[in-house]
Amino acid sequence: MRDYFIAGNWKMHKTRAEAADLAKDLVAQLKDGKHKYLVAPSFTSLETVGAIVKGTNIMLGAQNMASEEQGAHTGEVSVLQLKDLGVQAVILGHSERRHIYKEDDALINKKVKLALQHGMEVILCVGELLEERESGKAEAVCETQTVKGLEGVSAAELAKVTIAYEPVWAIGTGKTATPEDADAIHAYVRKVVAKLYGEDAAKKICIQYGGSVKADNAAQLMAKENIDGALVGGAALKADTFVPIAKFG
Ligand SMILES: O=C[C@H](O)COP(=O)(O)O
Repeated sequence: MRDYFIAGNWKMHKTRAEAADLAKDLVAQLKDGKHKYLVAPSFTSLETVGAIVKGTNIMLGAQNMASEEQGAHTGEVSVLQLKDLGVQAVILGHSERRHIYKEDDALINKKVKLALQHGMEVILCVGELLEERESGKAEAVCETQTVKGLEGVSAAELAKVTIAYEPVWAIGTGKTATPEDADAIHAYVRKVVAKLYGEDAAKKICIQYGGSVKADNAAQLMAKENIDGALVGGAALKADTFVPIAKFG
């Protein structure tokens, strides 16, 4: 079996006590899991969850970080602060950051490079809006977000990057891209990576799918040649719904 990477993005949910309960359940239920795992709680729960997942097969991830290392940036959280909490990876360019908080490719690229310089893994999210898909622009949008997001990232650093394809219209809506449609975009993104870094790097890069992944569609999605894992939102909020996805196969 391929090396699959399954990540749970808890978004703006859970108090520390709730996050701790879920983290404990996941540690217990995934200890014999065969894949690579990550949970990304809110900043406020990173320390609590970090203490629970430390030394287990579940990585600690953050959902975002500042584009600057430190300084007068009220309300932001820096890479140094995340590392201090034991954070190993960061989700960047999530569509909620792009569309609600208007983060553009240049800002996201700055964050990607900073995280990599500090040895963190990065999950770089790309994905098109519904109107972009309907007007035939899905590939072009994902290409631009991938190329611009990775600008200045070295081949060595790329080994620490996962790309998550998340069609915006499928996030939290219950609508999933068909495995075929998702695989086609994944294949396209892989081609883009090949153009930038060569075939070998493209073969190796992990491309997750995200957007209403559930226990009943996870296996079909990940059976596809180019889908190497999942970035799960809603279904990651309970062990009952996340564990079956995480243990697929
Ligand atoms: O980061 C996760 C994605 O936004 C997917 O969220 P969802 O599984 O609730 O659709």
